[in-house]
Amino acid sequence: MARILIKGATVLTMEKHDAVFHNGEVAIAGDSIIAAGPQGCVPKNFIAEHVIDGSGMVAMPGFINCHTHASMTLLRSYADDLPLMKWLNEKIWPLEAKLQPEDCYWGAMLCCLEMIKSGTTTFADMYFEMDEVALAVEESGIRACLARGMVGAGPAAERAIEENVKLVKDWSGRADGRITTMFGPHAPYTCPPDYLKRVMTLAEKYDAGIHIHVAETQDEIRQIEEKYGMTPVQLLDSIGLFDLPVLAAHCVHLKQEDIAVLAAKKVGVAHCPASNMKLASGIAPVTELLKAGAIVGLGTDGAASNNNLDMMEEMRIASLLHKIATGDPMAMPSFKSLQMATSNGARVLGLGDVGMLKPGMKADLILVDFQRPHLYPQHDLIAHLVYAAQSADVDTVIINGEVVMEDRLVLTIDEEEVMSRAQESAFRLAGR
Ligand SMILES: CSC[C@H]1O[C@@H](n2cnc3c(O)ncnc32)[C@H](O)[C@@H]1O
Ligand SMILES: [Zn+2]
Repeated sequence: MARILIKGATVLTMEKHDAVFHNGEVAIAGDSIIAAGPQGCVPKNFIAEHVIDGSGMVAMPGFINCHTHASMTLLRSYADDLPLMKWLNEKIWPLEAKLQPEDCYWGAMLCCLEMIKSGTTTFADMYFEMDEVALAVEESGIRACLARGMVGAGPAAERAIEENVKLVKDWSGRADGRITTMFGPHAPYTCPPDYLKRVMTLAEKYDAGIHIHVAETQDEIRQIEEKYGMTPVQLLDSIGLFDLPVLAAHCVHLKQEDIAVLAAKKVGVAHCPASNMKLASGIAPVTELLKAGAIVGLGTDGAASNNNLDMMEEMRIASLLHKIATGDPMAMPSFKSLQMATSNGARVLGLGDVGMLKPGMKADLILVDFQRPHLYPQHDLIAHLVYAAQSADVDTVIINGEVVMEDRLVLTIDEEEVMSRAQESAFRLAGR
C-alpha cells in the first residue's frame, strides 16, 4: 500500500470557503486520504514511503469534468463555427459513422492525457466503443463514469442498448474502483419516450444513473414542443426519468417550472459554458438553478465543440459569463465556480468519495504551482485559481492514491505515441 506525505503545501480542502491551510499537509495510504489540513494534522506515527515537497504549491481536489465525449478529441477543429444541429447532422455524425474501435481508443487516450495534464481527475463520458474508452481509463489511471451513448431510432437503437448493458456489467467497479457506469440515452429529440422508458427499466435493474443531453438549444425546445406539447424537462419528468439518478448535460433553455423540477428531483446538471457559447446555444440559467437548490457541476463537452478539455478555463468562463448574463459581478464568485468544478461535480456524478480533501475520501488531488509571475502577488488564492491560473500550472496529479503526473511528466501514458496515433486516426477519418 503506497503511503504518500505532501508537506509544506497550501491545502485547500473545498469543505468550505475558509478551509485553506498554509504550510499544511496531506497524508495518503493506499487509495485514500488519511489526513488533510493544517501542519500537525497527520498522525505522528504515519510513515511515508514517498514524501512530496509541496512548498509553493496549492494542494486541492482534482477537477471533475461532468460531461464530455472523450474520443471526440479526434474531431477537434474538424468542424467549427456552426450551430449544434447543422454541426451534428452535416459534419459530426457522418464522420462518426466511420469510427473504428481503434480510433476511439486513441481519441480517448488523447483525452485522458489532456485531462491529466490540466488537473482533471474524474470525467463523465457518453460515446460509442466504450470498451475502448474504458481501456484508456484503466491504463491512464484517471477516474471516469462511462455511458454508452444511445440514439433511440434506426437500426443501431437495439445494439446500443445491448452495448450499454454490457458496459455496465463488464466495467462497473473495474480499474481498482475508478470506473463507474451509467446509461446514456443521447437526448429527448433522438430518444422517443418508449425507448427512454426501456432505458429507465434497465437503469433501475442495474442500479445505474442516466446521462442525457437536455434542453440544449432552441431547436430542441421547438421540436419537443411540436411533438409532445411540453418542454424537454416536462417531457422527461412526465415519464418519471427524474425519479432515477440523472446527469443532465447543458439545461440551457429552461422555464421557471423546469428549474423547480430539476431542483426538487435532485437532478445533477452539467453546465458546459464554453460549448454553449461556441455553438451559440445560449446561456444556462445557472445562478437561478443554484438559487433554487439544484446541483450543478461543470463540463467541457467534447473537444470538437469546446475545443479543449481545460477545466480551469471552464471555471473562468463560467464566472465571467454569469456576471455578464446577469449584469451582476457578484453573481458567480470564484468559490462557486471552484465548487462546481470539484465538490459539486462529485455530487452531480453521484460520487460520494471524491471532490474534497477529507479523511476517508479517495486520494484524487492535484498540486498547482503558484511560483509563477501571473500568480503574484497572492491576495486570494481562490480568485487566482479561477481568474489567473493556467492549466499548465498543474504540477502533480494523484488519482486513487497513485501519482500519475509528477513535475508535469505523465507517468502512465506515452505522450508522443498517443499524439501521433490520434493524428493518424483523425486524418484517416477525415479522408486526408
Ligand atoms: C450517442 S453518443 C454521443 C453523441 O453526442 C454527440 N454530441 C457531442 N456534443 C454534443 C452536444 O453538445 N449536443 C448533442 N450531442 C452532442 C456526439 O457527436 C455523439 O454522436
Ligand atoms: Zn455532449
